[in-house]
Amino acid sequence: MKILSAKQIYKAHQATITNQQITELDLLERAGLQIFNWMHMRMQGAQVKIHIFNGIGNNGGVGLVLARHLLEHGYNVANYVVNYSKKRTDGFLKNYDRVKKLKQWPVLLNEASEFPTDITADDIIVDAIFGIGLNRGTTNLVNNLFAHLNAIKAFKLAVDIPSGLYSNKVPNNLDHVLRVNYTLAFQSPKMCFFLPETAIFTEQWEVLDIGLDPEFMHAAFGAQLIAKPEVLPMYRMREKFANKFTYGHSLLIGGSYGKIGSIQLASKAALVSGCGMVSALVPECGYNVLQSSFPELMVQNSSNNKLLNEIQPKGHFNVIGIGCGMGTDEITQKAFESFIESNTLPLVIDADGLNCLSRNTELLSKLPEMSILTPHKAELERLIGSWTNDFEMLKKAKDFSTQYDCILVLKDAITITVYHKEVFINTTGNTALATAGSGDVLTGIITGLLAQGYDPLSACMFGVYLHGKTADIGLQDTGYQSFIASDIINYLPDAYMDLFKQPEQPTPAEEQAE
Ligand SMILES: NC(=O)C1=CN([C@@H]2O[C@H](COP(=O)(O)OP(=O)(O)OC[C@H]3O[C@@H](n4cnc5c(N)ncnc54)[C@H](OP(=O)(O)O)[C@@H]3O)[C@@H](O)[C@H]2O)[C@H](O)CC1
Ligand SMILES: [K+]
Repeated sequence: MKILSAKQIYKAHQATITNQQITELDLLERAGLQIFNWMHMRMQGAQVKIHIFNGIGNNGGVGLVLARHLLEHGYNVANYVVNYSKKRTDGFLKNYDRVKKLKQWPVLLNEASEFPTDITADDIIVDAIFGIGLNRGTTNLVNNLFAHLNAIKAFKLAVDIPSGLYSNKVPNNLDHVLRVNYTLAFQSPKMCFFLPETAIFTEQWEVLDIGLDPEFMHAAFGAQLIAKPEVLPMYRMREKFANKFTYGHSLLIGGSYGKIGSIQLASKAALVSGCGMVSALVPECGYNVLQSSFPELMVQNSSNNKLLNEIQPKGHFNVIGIGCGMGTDEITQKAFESFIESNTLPLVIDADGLNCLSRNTELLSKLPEMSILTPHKAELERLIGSWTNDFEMLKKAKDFSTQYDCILVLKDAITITVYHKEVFINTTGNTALATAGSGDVLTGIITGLLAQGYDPLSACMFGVYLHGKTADIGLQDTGYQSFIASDIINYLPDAYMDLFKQPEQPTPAEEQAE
């Protein structure tokens, strides 16, 4: 699924109107009807009070279509018009007239109006105040209304986008945004749903198909959501006549005194991801630990007991994952630098590997093409410098990826992979993954996939997807709190199996009951 900008969505409306020979009013009707159907299916006529706040643009127009259908079906509706501008769209005006014909006059809210005080926690608030047309800071009327509604615990449903958010930038004042429980977005989710500063304004979102021109949607360039349909074609079948050499040899380099566990996690994840053979290069203190606790692993060590003082792996490997638990001691920094100078193998660089790169940015141009860098927020900032908002962060990440021809896997609650101008947003995972060692496991999975022959971008998208899926599956057994990094590895087989699970079909008895 693609994420388009407001500008692209307006063009999609035009293409749809032209190619399907319909009017803008027809499109608003489709949008409002979709929301009505969504609510009607869930509410089945329940007399819960629904307070609909409509702006004076087309977002408000959709809200009024919804209000009309709800009223016609006997729902308990309170309808308001938030009069934030003298300029009204045709889509608003025509739908305003149609509602008035039902003898249901919406309440007009102006600067001087009292806001409704009869909204309870059991009611529903529909937010059709602003859509993607917001183009400047909101006025007092709107800000006060947002504050009033934010303080009420009713279930809030946003039409297309929570009012006060822009699809492609962060509002100057985040107090001037409505916080909603659910957003029903038309045709395309908005980028602001995925970036940490703005994602918090909607707990959940869903896309409603309003039949926008398929050719336009197909041709439009935008960030992509990565879910099962996107990763399934990436999956590489195992060959019948395969041996361990068929699926590559990964080398994980890192660890330091007290942090050998990071390499244990990363190398085990590489093996469980399906890699044929896995080796580790660690300081001497890690040798016995790894050899005795992980029999499938081959281990080499540097001469220093506590730190990697030289990085000169011996053997034939396909891919190297480097940095987990490595530390940034001067001695390790030097070893890392000379390793990068001489290395020609594909790289996955994480944690202290990234910190070593940030300390000597000249190394960046010496990385093999399409090297994979997996920073969390703080590591990213050390690499690309600070940013003032998430959209700027994304732009800087794209520029960085283009300049150094590397793939950035931006680890956060929602992990985003960036390659040049392309952006891929993962859809799996949950807060259970916010646990020590989670990043080490991801490095191992991506390294293991790369060694098996996945191309670098697929290795990132597929690896991030699987990593997240383990938490979605494991959660049912462990809960959020007790899911740990080793569980990501434990549930990796289930994440693979889940790729081929068909949605459950109703039994004949269930079908009859329907
Ligand atoms: N057009 C279609 O075919 C469809 C539209 N859909 C829905 O429509 C909205 C987008 O509607 P739009 O009218 O473009 O914009 P809004 O309703 O979000 O905003 C209305 C106008 O308000 C003005 N504006 C912007 N910012 C402010 C502000 N801070 N204070 C006051 N007024 C503001 C602006 O007009 P100006 O000319 O004054 O700049 C806006 O145009 C979309 O989100 C959908 O819900 C459906 O998708 C169906 C098809
Ligand atoms: K809205």
